[in-house]
Parts: sequence; structure tokens; C-alpha cells
Amino acid sequence: MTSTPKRVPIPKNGVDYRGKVVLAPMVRSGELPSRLLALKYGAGLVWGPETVDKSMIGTTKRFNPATSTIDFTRLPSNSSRPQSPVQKESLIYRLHPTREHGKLIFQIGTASPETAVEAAKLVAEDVAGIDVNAGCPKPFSTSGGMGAALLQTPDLLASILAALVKEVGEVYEIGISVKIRLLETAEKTETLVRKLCNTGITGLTVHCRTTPMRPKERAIREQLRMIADICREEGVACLMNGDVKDKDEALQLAQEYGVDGGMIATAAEANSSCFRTKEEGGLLPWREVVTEYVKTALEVENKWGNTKFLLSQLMPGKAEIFRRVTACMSYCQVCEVLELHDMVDLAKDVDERLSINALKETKAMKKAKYQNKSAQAAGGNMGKERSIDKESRSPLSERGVGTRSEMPAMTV
Ligand SMILES: Cc1cc2nc3c(=O)[nH]c(=O)nc-3n(C[C@H](O)[C@H](O)[C@H](O)COP(=O)(O)O)c2cc1C
Repeated sequence: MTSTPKRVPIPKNGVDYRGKVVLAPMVRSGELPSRLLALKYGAGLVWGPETVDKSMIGTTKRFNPATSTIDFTRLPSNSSRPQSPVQKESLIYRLHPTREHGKLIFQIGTASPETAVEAAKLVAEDVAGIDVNAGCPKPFSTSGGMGAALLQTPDLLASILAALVKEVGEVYEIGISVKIRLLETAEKTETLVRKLCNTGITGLTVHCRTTPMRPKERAIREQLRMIADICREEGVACLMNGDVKDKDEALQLAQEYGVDGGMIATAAEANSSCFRTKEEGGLLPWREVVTEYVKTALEVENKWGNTKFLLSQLMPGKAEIFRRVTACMSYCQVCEVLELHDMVDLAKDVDERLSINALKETKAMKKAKYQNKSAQAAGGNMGKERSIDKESRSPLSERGVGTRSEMPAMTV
């Protein structure tokens, strides 16, 4: 006997996850330019990087006319450094209200219905859906009861989702979804999925690995059909994630296992044109993707450190130019190295607005080199050489280039 599937009405202005291949939530790799690029190449929806509810609460929302983005910023809270008279605000979240309209899912890291609702309300008007991360296995997430820890506290997870459905999803007419991992047995997963589907959510993504599994281990698909069946019965859209290399494969796997769509992470991090089907031209050469990425990053004035990190993901490590790009210290330099001559003027403006002063840096280094040579010619010692060299580099470390300070604050 086949049961008639329940139909959960898709919210009026909400999101339909069905039939889509989407960009996965990725800390660092899922910032605005990466999402815009994924959309350009055909992603049906894009998930933002997990943002912890407590870091959103207390942010100020502003429209940024220079980038046409909506920025959520806050003053650093518990800095141990002495307070400077001009405190620089941290950018917690940036979205593009037109280019991401109806396509952006805000993923939240949370362990409480109250703070989840409070944080979700801040972005609800500007996104198509809110997703709860119940899959991150990292201790900094699980130790706070968030991420994969929620798989062990299903009542709490269900109460978070139910609160979001009632107080955010229904009020703002947006989708509420959850991203989970597999549990150790099919029975345990089944019980969990049934419970979550009863909270009123409209979407569920399953990362086809268990919590202890490492990213290099092959995803397992044995439980997928069962999960898809429950979701269909309950009228919840089901997306599959884990080891999906491109849109064609996602659509083929969706058909094979009866899920509604697929989610791609690492393959999109390496080449966002994986969202083009073969019919649409398939994977593009890295140079083309990198050019488009730099252009997009400049348009939205992406943090330089994040752009540089993403470039290192998008370029083949063996290419000679890879080493030269990783040595760049500004947008301007990167445009010159990649021979993107038509972007150099914009790059100069963006460097200036973001206070990236690699030019000064280079002059300082040249001066240091000159001084070293003079000192050596005059019988100078190595100690002096080192101290000049260190001094000439200090502005770099102040800016935190290439360090963890480039990571979005409070996200995991
Ligand atoms: C750099 C990186 C950051 C990630 N950040 C998140 C995150 O913020 N939230 C989340 O739910 N999963 C996160 N993940 C996990 C992915 O969303 C995805 O579940 C996992 O990589 C498996 O998909 P794949 O096989 O396509 O890579 C991240 C993965 C990577 C590689």
C-alpha cells in the first residue's frame, strides 16, 4: 500500500528546493563572490557560510552603496587590545539583495531556539530561507552544542526548527531547512528524519557521511532512498550532499535515489562552473573562472585575504603562475600577474578603499634591499639585514594578510 504524500505548501515568497543543484554552505569558500559565481554558472540556490547566531545578534544592517550589498557589521566585542579611538567594524555577513534575490539560504549555527530566532529575524527579509547546521563535526561547533552535536540532542534540534518555522518561516514567508549527517544505523537516521520532518520544515539536506567520517572517505548512499521516501511522504524537499562532482552527476544521482536535488561543496570550491551541465558547455578552464572570480570579487569589494585564499583553491597548484599569484599583496598586483589589464584601474580603487597598500609595501621592501646592499658593500652585518627585512614586512602582519584574522569573525 502506498501512502499519499503530504503536501507542505511552499511559502508564497519562499523557496522551492526541488529540482535544484545548489552550492553548499562553506566557511571561507562560500563568501559573496563565490556564491555569485555559482549562481552565474547555474546553481539553483546558494547557501552562505555557517554564521553563529550569537555573532549576528547585535549587528547593524546597512545598505552599502559602493557595492550595492547589504552588510551586517559589528564592533569587535571582547578585544583584549586597548580600545583605539577609531574602532573598525567587523563585517559579519554580506549579501547581494538583487543578484542573490530569492536564491540565498542563510545557514545558522545555533544551540537554542531563542537565539536562533533572534538572529534569523535580522536577515529574514533579505534571504529565501534559513538553514540550521546540524552536521559540522568540528569541536569548536560541537562543544557549544551546535553542528553535529544537535544530532545527539534531537529534541533540542526539533525545538529550534519548530521555533524557526513558526516565528520566522511563517511570518516572513521563507523556507526553513536543516542540514544533517547520517547516524550510525538506518533505524536511528529514520527516527531522526521523521522527527525533523514533523517540525514544519520545507527542506532537508543529508550529507551522506556519518559524523566521525573524514572528508576523504567516500560518501555512503545506502540510507539515501529511505530518507528520500520519508521526506516525500512528509512533503519535505530532500537534497543529497557528499562526493557530487557536477550538476549532471547530481541530477543523475537524484533520479537514482529519488531525492529532489543535489548540493555540491568541494567540487564547486575548485571550479564553480561545475554547475554547468555538459549540454551548457560543462566545466570551464580555470583561467576563465579565475578571471570571472576576480571581476566579481572587485565588484563586491571582497576582503583581500579571502579573495587570495579562493584564488589558491581555483588555480592548479602546479601552474607556474600559481606561485606568482600567491605572492601578490593586492588586487592591483593580482590583476597585473594574471594580465587582467582592463581591471587594473578598478583594482587600484578597491585597494585604496580597503586600505590595501601593497605599493607602499613594495617601496619599503625595495628600500630595505637597497639598504642591505649598501650595508653589505660597506661590510655590514647580517643582523642588520634581518632587522631591516623584518621591519619592512611589519605592515603585512599588521594587516593580518594570510593569517586566520582574515577568516570571517565568529563563523565556523
Ligand atoms: C571549506 C569548507 C567549509 C565548510 N563549511 C561548512 C559550513 O559552514 N556549514 C556546513 O553545514 N557544512 C560545511 N562544510 C561541509 C560541506 O557543506 C559539505 O557538507 C561537505 O564538504 C561534503 O560535500 P562535498 O563532498 O561536495 O565536499 C564545509 C566544507 C568545506 C570544504
